[in-house]
Amino acid sequence: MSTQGEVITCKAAVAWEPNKPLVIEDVQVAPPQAGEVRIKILFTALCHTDAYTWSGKDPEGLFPCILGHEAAGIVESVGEGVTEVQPGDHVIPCYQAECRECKFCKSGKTNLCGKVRAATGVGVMMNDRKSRFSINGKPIYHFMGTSTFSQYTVVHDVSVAKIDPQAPLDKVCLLGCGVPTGLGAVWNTAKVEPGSTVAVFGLGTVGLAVAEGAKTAGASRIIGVDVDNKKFDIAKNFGVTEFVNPKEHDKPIQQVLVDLTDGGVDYSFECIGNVSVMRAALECCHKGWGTSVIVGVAASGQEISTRPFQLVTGRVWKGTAFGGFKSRSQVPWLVDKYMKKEIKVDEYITHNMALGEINEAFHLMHGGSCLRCVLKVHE
Ligand SMILES: NC(=O)C1=CN([C@@H]2O[C@H](COP(=O)(O)OP(=O)(O)OC[C@H]3O[C@@H](n4cnc5c(N)ncnc54)[C@H](O)[C@@H]3O)[C@@H](O)[C@H]2O)C=CC1
Ligand SMILES: N[C@@H](CCC(=O)N[C@@H](CSC=O)C(=O)NCC(=O)O)C(=O)O
Ligand SMILES: [Zn+2]
Ligand SMILES: [Zn+2]
Repeated sequence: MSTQGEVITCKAAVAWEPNKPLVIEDVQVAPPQAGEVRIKILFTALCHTDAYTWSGKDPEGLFPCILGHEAAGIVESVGEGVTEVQPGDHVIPCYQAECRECKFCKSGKTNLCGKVRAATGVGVMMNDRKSRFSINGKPIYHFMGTSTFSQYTVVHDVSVAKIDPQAPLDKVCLLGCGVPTGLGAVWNTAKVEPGSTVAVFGLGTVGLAVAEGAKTAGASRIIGVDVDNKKFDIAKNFGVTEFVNPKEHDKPIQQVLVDLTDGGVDYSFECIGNVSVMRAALECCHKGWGTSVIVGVAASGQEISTRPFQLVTGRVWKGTAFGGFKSRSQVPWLVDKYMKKEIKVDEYITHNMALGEINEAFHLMHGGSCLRCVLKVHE
């Protein structure tokens, strides 16, 4: 039976307040309006950015909302004027849109898109500045333009990547955030060259994907830095060649790395979201050319600092969002690379659970043994 044009009532995990357990609720999902797509979400993973917003530290965090932004599903229906996807298409929702016509998209200098960002940042859809989610008439905010902790979601058409229907959705859901971010930080943002020395601060999914990207880029040394010694065994499988635990050194970690690498690394990546570590990551870079990329998301009120002399003497400080990948164009390409076994994805999935177990899944995520937990969204 077609649900096109109808309100769908389905299960979703609602964040009513910061830090309070998510509640599985019956949510009404309105049909897509012009330029919108309603997606049946089949699998969603959890990312630390969901936990960050849920914690109340995100200045853009609004409650009640439906979190989630790393997922895969099937188009259920489309609104007026949507031409690039149709019901039945397999898709990955993209929190970073790509409209191909705004100033950002046309610049060729960035993957950021300006078309819907103002609406997604305040939890609504662009058409009428309202939410498509409600519970008995009470609106529930969208999150990052994706809201994938729901059996159905509505997104802007510029935020949907159509992918190979043969790709396993329980795996390629990861290509909605963490893995592309790490790979792209190396390939697109830093543009690491063969023979480079690389330091990766934080060996979670994002840091491990940085290591994987650095290995494929031909880096000669990939130094993993983490406070958890268990991470080294895992990290070796992703290309990390050496491991340093800052807790085991008396000297500042930047000095340890400078001493290890004859003056500093060519590239460093901060994949934690800790502003002190961001400083260390910059300062462990080689004078004259070392480049440090900020990947981690730091809380509202946090600021970075260093002596300007660090930059005067040639170090470069950069940041990356979604690894610099243009979402609609390049997510399908990443899926194809996965299908050809050219990039890892399965290796990042340490746990599989159901949507109803989402609070336990977040609990696991905060322990050191979980990289990505994939939730099956429908029974
Ligand atoms: N810029 C972007 O587009 C994106 C940013 N992110 C952000 O990237 C960050 C990392 O994400 P995940 O890998 O999923 O996180 P994670 O929590 O799995 O990994 C962080 C790692 O850092 C280690 N760590 C914590 N404090 C440390 C310290 N002081 N020194 C060294 N290691 C330390 C932890 O032991 C852990 O292994 C988060 O802040 C997340 O919000 C995630 C996706 C996209
Ligand atoms: N609302 C947050 C923004 C946090 C942030 O920087 N998000 C990243 C993606 S993190 C994914 O897991 C990003 O791509 N930012 C660019 C953007 O357009 O949002 C805050 O204000 O801290
Ligand atoms: Zn994420
Ligand atoms: Zn755009």
